[in-house]
Formats: sequence, C-alpha cells, structure tokens
Amino acid sequence: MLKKIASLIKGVYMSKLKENKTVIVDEELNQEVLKELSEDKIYSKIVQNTPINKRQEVIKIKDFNFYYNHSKQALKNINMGIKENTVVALIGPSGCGKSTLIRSINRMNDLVGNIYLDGQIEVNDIKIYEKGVDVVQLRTNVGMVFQKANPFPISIYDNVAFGPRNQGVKDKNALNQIVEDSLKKAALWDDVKDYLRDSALSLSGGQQQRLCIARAIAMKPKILLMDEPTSALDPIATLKVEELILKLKKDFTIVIVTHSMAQATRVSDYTAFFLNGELIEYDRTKKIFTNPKNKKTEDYISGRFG
Ligand SMILES: Nc1ncnc2c1ncn2[C@@H]1O[C@H](COP(=O)(O)OP(=O)(O)OP(=O)(O)O)[C@@H](O)[C@H]1O
Repeated sequence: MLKKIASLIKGVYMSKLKENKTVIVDEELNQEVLKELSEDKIYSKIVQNTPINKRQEVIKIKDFNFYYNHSKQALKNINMGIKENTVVALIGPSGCGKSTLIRSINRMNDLVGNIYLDGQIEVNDIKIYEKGVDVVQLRTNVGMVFQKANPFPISIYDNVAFGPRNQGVKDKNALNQIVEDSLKKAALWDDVKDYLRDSALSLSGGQQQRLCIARAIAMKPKILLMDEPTSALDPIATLKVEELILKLKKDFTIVIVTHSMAQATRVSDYTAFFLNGELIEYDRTKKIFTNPKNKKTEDYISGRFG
C-alpha cells in the first residue's frame, strides 16, 4: 500500500519539481512515504526543496549523559535533533564535550574503553546504543573526518577504493566510478586525476584532508562528522574545505566541531553552544551569533571567555 502511495506521490513531486515549484513536506503521511522513497534520486531533490525547519531529524540525541572512567562526566543530559541536509556546528571552550558528543554519534568512543553512558542517540530512527546494533554498518552510514588528515600511505586511488574494496566491491569499472565520483564530490578530482597512482602522502595538507573526505564519501554515508577538519590547514586550504562543506550538504547531513566562530557562521545552518558538558543553547546560527537567548552564549561569542 505504502509503495503504491509512494509512487503516486513521486509523480506529483516530479511534476512540481519540473515546474521548479517548492515541495513542502510536513505531513505524517509524507514522512512515511519519504522513507519509502529514500533510496530514490528524487528524494534528495525533495529534501533540498523543503524549507529547513520542515526537514526530518536524522539524528536525535535524547537525555544523553556520558562519563569517562565512570566518574568524569563529559556530557550532561544533552537533547538535540539534527535535520537532514543541514550543517550543524558544535562550539564551546576547550574541554566542554564537543568531541565527546561528535564521537558518540558513530560510537567512536566505544574504542576508548572504561566509559559509561545513558540516554539515547538515534540515527535514522535506529537506537544506536541498543544491543545488536551493527557498529560497522553504523560507521558506514556515519562517516568521520578528523582534525589531522590521516591518509593511508598508499596511492590516492587506493585510499578512496579502500572502503568499497573492504565491503566486497571487486569490479574494476565499478571501483573506478566510485573513486572518480568521490573525488569529484570532494572537489579534488581536477587536482589529482592524472596522478591517481601517486602516493597520497605527496599531496598538500589541504588536499590530504579533501582526500580523507573523499575516502569517507566513497562509503556512501548519509551523515558526515567532522572534528575540527581545518584546524591544521592554512587559510586558503581552509576556505576550500569550507566551500566543499557547503556543496556537500546537498547530499549529506554534516556535524562539525569548530573552534572558529567565523567558520561556524560561514558554514553552518544551526549552532550548538556547549559549556562544561552542558548544551547551553542550540538554534539557527544567525540567531546564536546575533541575538542569543542565554547570557553565557553571548559572553562566549563576544569573546569574554574561552
Ligand atoms: N579519553 C578520555 N579519558 C578521560 N577523560 C577524557 C577523555 N577524553 C576527553 N576527556 C575529558 O572529557 C571532557 C570533554 O572533552 P572533549 O574532548 O569532548 O572536549 P572538547 O570540547 O572537544 O575539547 P577540545 O576543544 O579541547 O577538543 C574534558 O574534561 C576531557 O578532559
């Protein structure tokens, strides 16, 4: 039944999109139908045409507490929803819990050991800390890019093909296509297309970071986590990565930790301000930086501390 409705609605959406009309998705039924359509190419077009406040939340963080060594509480009762095809910046002074939160979204913190958490994080409606969750699959859907570019010491091509090969893609043409598409999406193809067999370590720092983004994209994730992705880059390389982030949000939902408030204003739709493990304020970026509700947010963004 849902499939039939999906195909009918798809027809309506297609004709509206052809006429460049806005498609608004805000009804219960449409959300269900959208899930049915989610593998379809039309889906991302529909989402891009949906006003930002009406988009679905793909990450839901509910009453989330996180402790290191069973004593140090790094996150205190965090509640926030992250809408698809948006960029969300996490800001706040050193040690406020930004990295802990971003690493909790794809369970990278599992690797730390001796941690304790309660509450819930849902990614695409899957409670990721429930028993039986496939963590490898989770990390495929939720890619991550780190502060320092970390390409493998192999060729540019092999870096991007690494994940798909591990997933069992063997066909050479299919791999070539994935590598080309991923490098194009990461705005690196023109720089490297004639040097694909060169070592990834021969690239500049900024190119290495875009290669790491391509490597993450090659796994076809829906969500990209970026933990201070430009902190080791010069201003020009930083600008390129920021431009890339703005392009990528057409296809991905992006969560970025940044120490640069200017960067948060340039790239993000929403900003979350953290202090001592608490989420102090979460709102549209423009609102946070021009008219914050909380005095602590105002003090931080005006440089009074941090
Ligand atoms: N592996 C760990 N073991 C114990 N405590 C940790 C660990 N990682 C982080 N912490 C502590 O948890 C708190 C939050 O750290 P976190 O790295 O999430 O903050 P942050 O806001 O990302 O800081 P920064 O901006 O400096 O990267 C800090 O007090 C930190 O010392």
